[in-house]
Amino acid sequence: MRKKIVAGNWKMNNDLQESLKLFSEVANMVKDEVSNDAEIIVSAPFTNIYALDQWKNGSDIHDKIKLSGQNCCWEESGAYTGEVSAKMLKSIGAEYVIIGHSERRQYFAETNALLAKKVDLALKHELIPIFCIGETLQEREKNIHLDLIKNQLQEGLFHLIKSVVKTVVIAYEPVWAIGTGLTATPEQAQEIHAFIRQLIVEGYDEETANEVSILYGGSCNPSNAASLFSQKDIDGGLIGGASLKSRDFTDIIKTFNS
Ligand SMILES: O=C(CO)COP(=O)(O)O
Repeated sequence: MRKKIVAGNWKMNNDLQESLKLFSEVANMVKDEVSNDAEIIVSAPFTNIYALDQWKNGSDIHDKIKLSGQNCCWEESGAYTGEVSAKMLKSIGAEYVIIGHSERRQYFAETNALLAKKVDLALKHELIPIFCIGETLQEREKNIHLDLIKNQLQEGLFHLIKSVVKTVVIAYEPVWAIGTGLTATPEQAQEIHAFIRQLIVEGYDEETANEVSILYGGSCNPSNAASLFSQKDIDGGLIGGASLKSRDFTDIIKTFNS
């Protein structure tokens, strides 16, 4: 059965001290207030993951919050100045890695073919990819968004065999909803999530499609999380801005209690 997941993507925010403060606040709130079994993930900047893992191991929250990278290199190692490998991430305590976020696709020209290589390396080093897909406003207006999403999945993810693809997390993040305050309505998001799940059925089978968690991302906050997460094919959220505030992030996690 697929997992319920709330993942915070801190993006390029929080230095070391700020990261430790926010993470410990979230951890304490989660410990005191969260009674559901949602998987909670914090995707922090590379530079801070090791310290967060150390803090976590010395606390009584241990496995309650998992750590994630925000990207990894498409190559195993070598002369790639400035890059960080999947193996390095794994060695400092990350259990997940975001791959193909729209900001990486936009600012770093990451293609589906490149992302497929990242997915393979992440899995090789036992990191669970959180594979991001989603359309821009122009693509939606031109009504090519379904084809685009299909392509993103077919070229970036569907080369995996059935037993592996079911371990991966997919995040649907419409680019027009990211950081804009323009959330997709629960119905709009559900429509695309159902479409994604159907593509998994077509590429693999129903059983596999039912194992894959599909998260929604894009201006998700404590007021809209419950209505989004109650949709049949929405298994949680990938949260940007609201994950930078411990109260908001915890309140989003708690929507799985209700
Ligand atoms: O990009 C996102 C998460 O990866 C979403 O960001 P916001 O929640 O700030 O819109």
